[in-house]
Amino acid sequence: MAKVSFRSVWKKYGELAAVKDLNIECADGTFLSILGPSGCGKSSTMRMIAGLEHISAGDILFDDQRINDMAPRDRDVAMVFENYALYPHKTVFENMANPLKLRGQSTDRIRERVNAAANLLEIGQLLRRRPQELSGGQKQRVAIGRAIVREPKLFLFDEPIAHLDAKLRAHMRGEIKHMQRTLGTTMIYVTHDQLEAMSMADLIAVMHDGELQQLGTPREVYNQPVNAWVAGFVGEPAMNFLTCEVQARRDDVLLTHSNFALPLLPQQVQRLNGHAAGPVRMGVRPDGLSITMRKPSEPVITGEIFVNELLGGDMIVDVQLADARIRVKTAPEFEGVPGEACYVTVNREKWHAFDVENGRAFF
Ligand SMILES: Nc1ncnc2c1ncn2[C@@H]1O[C@H](COP(=O)(O)OP(=O)(O)OP(=O)(O)O)[C@@H](O)[C@H]1O
Repeated sequence: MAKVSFRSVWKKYGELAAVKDLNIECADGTFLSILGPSGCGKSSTMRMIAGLEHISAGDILFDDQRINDMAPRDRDVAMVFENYALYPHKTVFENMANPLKLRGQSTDRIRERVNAAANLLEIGQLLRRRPQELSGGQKQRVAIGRAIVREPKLFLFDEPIAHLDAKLRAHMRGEIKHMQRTLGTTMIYVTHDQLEAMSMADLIAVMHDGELQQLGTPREVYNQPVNAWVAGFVGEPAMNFLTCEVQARRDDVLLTHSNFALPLLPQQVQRLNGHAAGPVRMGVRPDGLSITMRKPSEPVITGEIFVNELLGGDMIVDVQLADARIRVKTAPEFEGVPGEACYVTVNREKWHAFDVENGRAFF
């Protein structure tokens, strides 16, 4: 098990900087997810940790020991990729036993380790099969089993379940998390799927365009995004954004839009930090809004229902405003229908304001 540190790490391919000045401290036993869209530098980061890619500048440390120049086989990391990379002619048992065999371990020890991993992953009954006799989820479990038997310092998982169907993905998320908790091994898990990162990780590193945007717990990244980009990338359905104006009026500071003028809370006024007037980008998640068909007494946004989407236990209502559309999460019993006038209230504890120029969050 290892603590992993990135100190001002860069990866350059010629002129292109794929990873820029990356700084992360990942404590021993942590499940760290590196989250970001395609091309943000996730795999380059992973490959530098594994030693498959040269580190252009900066240092990576395991337990405070610099590993930049250490050979990949000496790093004691086990990788699992999206394409399982199993040997087709070997049985499940032989596939899982292979890393231990290469290290010259005894037959008894190999059997003991493979059986323990197979029990943990519930694939004991598959040990005699060959990969072509397995489903996608089973193959991925074997690939994970092969990583577990090595008892490595660190797991590196690169989009391991991206190709599985939605139901199996949800199942495997739980299995992988359980496995990591049980073993207590540090895990670095790359994904472009925010739901995977949110549901599994202790710590999420959100990357965009080679740069670390935010490092935080799933709660922090969801509730206190540091900028509009992170706010928009994390959360499903996505955050609503509206360009508003900050205006001082008598004792209040208002956030105004063609559809509403709502007072900010005192602590939010403070967070505006002198930005007492002018445009801001307001952001609020669909679960920070409520919708009614009867006009409530509190300040509201008026609009018209555009479309309703029933998602099992929730309903998502798209509301058309004069010059924008917002999404509201409500109960499935909501009875409004498209074309009807509706009223939306904002939970002001849950809204955010971002700088229109650089996207940084005021609150
Ligand atoms: N060997 C390479 N040579 C040149 N450019 C590369 C190389 N590998 C990656 N890149 C570029 O570096 C950037 C980051 O790529 P990387 O594969 O790390 O991103 P990623 O977030 O893992 O993307 P994906 O999810 O699509 O795999 C991209 O612009 C990519 O085109």
